[in-house]
Amino acid sequence: MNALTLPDIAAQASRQALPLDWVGMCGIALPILIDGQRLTATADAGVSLDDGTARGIHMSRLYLALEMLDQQPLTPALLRNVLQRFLDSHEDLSKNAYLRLHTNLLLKRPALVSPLAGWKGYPVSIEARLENQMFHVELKINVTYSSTCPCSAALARQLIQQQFLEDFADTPLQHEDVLTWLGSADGIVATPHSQRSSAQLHVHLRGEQLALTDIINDAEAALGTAVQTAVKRADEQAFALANGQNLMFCEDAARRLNLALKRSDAVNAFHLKVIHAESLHAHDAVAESRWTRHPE
Ligand SMILES: Nc1nc2c(ncn2[C@@H]2O[C@H](COP(=O)(O)OP(=O)(O)OP(=O)(O)O)[C@@H](O)[C@H]2O)c(=O)[nH]1
Repeated sequence: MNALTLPDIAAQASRQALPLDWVGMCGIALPILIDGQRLTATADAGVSLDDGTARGIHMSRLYLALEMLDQQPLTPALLRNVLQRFLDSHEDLSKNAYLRLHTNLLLKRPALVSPLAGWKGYPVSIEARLENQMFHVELKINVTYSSTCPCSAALARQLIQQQFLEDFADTPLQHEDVLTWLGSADGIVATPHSQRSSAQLHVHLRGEQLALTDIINDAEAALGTAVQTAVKRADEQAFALANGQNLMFCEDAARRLNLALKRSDAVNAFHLKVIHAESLHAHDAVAESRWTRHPE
């Protein structure tokens, strides 16, 4: 080595010859392009180090391969190209390549009734791997919604019936009186409890589309009570109606999502988890469901 040669420690032989499953970098900041939006993301990029005698991988080569991501719309094909570049730049060292992208997808959502709209953020992770020459892409998406307890709703209705019997026991029913009673807190004495709930969707993709927005839209349509953005009183009233028409235990929500995801052509398999952050209890109600598409 002369004075102008830079030492290359990664090229040295390892003192302990031992392969490693994943070596790379986590938390790399970069922009990505999804549905025409440039989003801030962080990337975890890695390869397996199968040559146990090699001291290290070439981190800079993985880092530079990520440049492709800020120039082209994110698709499964682009992810595959990036992973292939990881492997091409680590010939003889690595057989498997991994990339995780974490971002916050922003979707503009219209109000339920009023002519307003607002942005809603969806935390999303996109995980791609090229393992034993097999390519896989998985999405992790978080969707928030409201759930009103069907049991609580039934119990509240019963209390309202009892109150009705008491208040009108000895009175002939007058349409006007009943209407006023229905609109009063003295009449409608009980309300069911609701909670902000979240669905964690872990989806294995098939096909050439990332399908993020489609999957989110399908999930929200199946639930019927997605958390709103811009809200005026007319929207709040429509939301109250949506909650009343979509009373949900966590089991109901999990079943609805299961059916919606199974119907999606973009989905090959999924594991979903719904979490109802109970307002009745100090703990959560949780349900999970898995499914894998049968080979055609
Ligand atoms: N392998 C490895 N590299 C690290 C680590 N931490 C920092 N680096 C640095 O990452 C930098 C880039 O590594 P390489 O990609 O091998 O850089 P290079 O040798 O200039 O690039 P090539 O000529 O393409 O191999 C080096 O300066 C390493 O010291 C680590 O834990 N492992």
